[in-house]
Amino acid sequence: MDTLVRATALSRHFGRHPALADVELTLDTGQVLGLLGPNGAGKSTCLRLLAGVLAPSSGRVQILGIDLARQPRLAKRQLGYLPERPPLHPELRVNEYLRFCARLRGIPRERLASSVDAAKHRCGLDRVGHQRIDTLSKGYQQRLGIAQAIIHRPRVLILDEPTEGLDPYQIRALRALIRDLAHDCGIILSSHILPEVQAVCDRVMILHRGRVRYDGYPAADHSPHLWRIRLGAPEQGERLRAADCLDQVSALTEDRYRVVLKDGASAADLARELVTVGVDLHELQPERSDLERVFFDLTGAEESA
Ligand SMILES: Nc1ncnc2c1ncn2[C@@H]1O[C@H](COP(=O)(O)OP(=O)(O)OP(=O)(O)O)[C@@H](O)[C@H]1O
Repeated sequence: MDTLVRATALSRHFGRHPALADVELTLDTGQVLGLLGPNGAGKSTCLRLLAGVLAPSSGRVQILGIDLARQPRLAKRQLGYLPERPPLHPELRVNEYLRFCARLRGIPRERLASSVDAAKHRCGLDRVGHQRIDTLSKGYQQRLGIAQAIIHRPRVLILDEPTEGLDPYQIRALRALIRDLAHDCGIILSSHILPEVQAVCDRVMILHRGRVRYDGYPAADHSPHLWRIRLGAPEQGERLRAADCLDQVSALTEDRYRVVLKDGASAADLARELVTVGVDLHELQPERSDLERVFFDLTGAEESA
């Protein structure tokens, strides 16, 4: 598999403030990598370093093996970047703007029209080519921001908070677009919303105060066997331990438990069994993955149990 991006010991200080420290990162073709973290975690700084619009204090970025600091023009040919505030020109029409971006990217005159059409088509903008940018909805402006980032068909796409400020329908459409674009490139995006990265990313890195606190695969660390239970009364714990479909039971508090189902058993089996033996089941929910635990711990939202 191609390694599209490799960042090594990447750090950036602003004055004495370390905005990003010692980040190691790789991105492969077809992968959508999510940078997750609360406000000020260092996400935008990291993306700006990877996009080559900000220089690192130390460390190195390679794009398809090309050193971004030594050969920036060559490396940036393979990069598309959507900054936090898309660089749109509100008074231009969509076609004019994309043509302008294509020329900035050095696309030859004879390929300008086809490049603009292809980027519009990919981003669902076919019908708004003649519309002024300031009359587009926020969702369409965000699509246009992505269209300018892919106009030169880069292998790496860097998207800073692409769904920020969109309504749920626009978010769903943009997620589908991101997954579609990932078929032939690698994508790194940032978000401070956990379900957002869980929905669209294959791999997630959590940043906190400029450091990587988690790096993993969200789908892989969710076990269908792990559940959390809250009972109606503390003394019912013994009955829970006697349940046939459970392999392990650990008490978290006097009425909350983390349980492991036996192979072949489902949550529905557990619910049925508990109701049959007269246990008041107040909550039954999938146990949080490592990703969710790290995220909620760092953002201070973890409930006491
Ligand atoms: N140009 C700058 N000058 C000084 N400090 C900066 C600069 N850019 C970022 N910072 C600081 O670096 C830290 C990381 O900022 P960054 O914008 O990368 O975080 P973020 O995770 O993208 O946050 P948000 O979700 O709010 O956009 C913050 O403390 C921020 O104040």
